Amino acid sequence: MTLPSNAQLDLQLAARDLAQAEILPAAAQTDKTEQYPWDNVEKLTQAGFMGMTIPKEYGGRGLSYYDAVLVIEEMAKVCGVTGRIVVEANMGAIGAVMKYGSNTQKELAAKHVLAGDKPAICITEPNAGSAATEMTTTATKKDGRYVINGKKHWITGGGVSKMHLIFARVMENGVSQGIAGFLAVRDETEGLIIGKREPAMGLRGIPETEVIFENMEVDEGMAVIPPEGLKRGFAGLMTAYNGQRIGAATVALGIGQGSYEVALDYAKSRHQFGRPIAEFQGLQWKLADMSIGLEASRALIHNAAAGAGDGFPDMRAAAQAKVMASETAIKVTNEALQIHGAMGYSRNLPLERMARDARMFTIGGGTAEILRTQIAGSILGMKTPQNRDGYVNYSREAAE
Ligand SMILES: CC(C)(COP(=O)(O)OP(=O)(O)OC[C@H]1O[C@@H](n2cnc3c(N)ncnc32)[C@H](O)[C@@H]1OP(=O)(O)O)[C@@H](O)C(=O)NCCC(=O)NCCSC(=O)CCS(=O)O
Ligand SMILES: Cc1cc2nc3c(=O)[nH]c(=O)nc-3n(C[C@H](O)[C@H](O)[C@H](O)COP(=O)(O)OP(=O)(O)OC[C@H]3O[C@@H](n4cnc5c(N)ncnc54)[C@H](O)[C@@H]3O)c2cc1C
Repeated sequence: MTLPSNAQLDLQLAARDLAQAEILPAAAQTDKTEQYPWDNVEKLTQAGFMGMTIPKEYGGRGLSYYDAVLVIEEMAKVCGVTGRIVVEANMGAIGAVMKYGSNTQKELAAKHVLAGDKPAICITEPNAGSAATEMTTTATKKDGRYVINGKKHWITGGGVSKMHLIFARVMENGVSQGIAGFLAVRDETEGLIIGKREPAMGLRGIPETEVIFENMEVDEGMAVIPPEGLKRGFAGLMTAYNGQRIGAATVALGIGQGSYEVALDYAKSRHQFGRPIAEFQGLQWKLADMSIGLEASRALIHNAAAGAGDGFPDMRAAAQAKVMASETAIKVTNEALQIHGAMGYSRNLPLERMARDARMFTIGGGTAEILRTQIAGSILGMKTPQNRDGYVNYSREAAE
């Protein structure tokens, strides 16, 4: 069991104070207006929670993923949207750039994130969701620049994020050389177009949009290619993405924990049949199960985060944590709503928002089904190709 140090407990307390005093009061309004919470971003920036994992030499605090998850849980307990902003300002794209990027790329990304930008990570396409390796966005080199064409959708922060890390297939003479990431700054890059916004079920304060690239040109120095090279580019970028998976798991945990704490209070204060509803065993067992799921999720997340050291969380550990935390959050938020009876169903209380917000985490960041397949491949030590001829090719190669 991973335990936080005293410095980490201080960090967690600082995050809790900010979340309770400043983020909580605006959470319902953020959901209602569906506006990006720029005020919260300002507060997070001042508190040093944007870019806290950026190394000190680039102006950040050089904190770890374990430090970051402690902060994310506190934010997500009161506002899932704010939790997600902290994830993307410390993991995912920024993690990949800080590990694999050039000096110029690191300086560029740090400048934006430390000033309050939450980068967008652009992987998913209309015809390549779970099958992300089937992406068709292309990057073709021309006169020292890459020309990028394609369309992504469900991009978190589309239209508010400045920095974009775009996964694209590098083409040479019409032949794919592998997948790389490309950095582009919105409003400074011609051909980077924000498309339509999805009317999402939850987490409504953060836009989910299409991002379209129409002959978008970036300098060749803006390509983020992991050290193993272009052919292993996707694997390297996804290794970095395991950081964001534990971040997403932590937002789910935080939303679940927040709803559980509200339900605990309510169970003690609401009376029926002349006694607090907390005295009914039917509700006691619900609360017990909720606490078990949350503690188990937290343990998996903390172990995955602490295991990252100076690198990234392990693929299996991150997937296990995300499956557990996302499925627990859906159960816990629904039970917390149930414990409130009709009041849980009212938009005057946060329970219905929390249930909507929790719903995304078995989908975004790799679905629970895909993550189970990755976990299975890892524990069995097997390739688990999902396309029809994948197993045929694999067994043929194994036989040769
Ligand atoms: C990986 C998949 C896209 C399946 O595709 P394939 O079957 O074509 O690919 P694989 O052979 O499984 O993978 C190729 C190569 O990459 C390595 N890999 C893949 N994933 C990881 C990982 N997480 N960590 C480390 N390495 C990874 C894999 O081992 C292969 O290497 P070898 O050749 O075996 O050595 C699919 O499984 C998948 O992950 N789909 C989900 C896509 C996804 O997560 N999208 C997220 C979009 S961003 C987002 O949703 C933000 C939301 S948020 O909450 O913030
Ligand atoms: C709120 C939200 C935010 C997001 N943010 C981003 C973002 O910032 N950047 C980004 O790039 N993407 C983002 N996404 C997209 C997300 O990564 C994809 O939705 C996800 O990877 C699944 O792809 P899909 O929606 O196309 O579903 P599909 O891949 O079409 O899957 C449909 C269903 O089939 C199942 N399925 C598919 N293949 C298999 C298989 N081999 N085995 C078993 N079941 C399978 C899936 O689990 C799912 O239940 C976001 C999504 C959401 C909901």
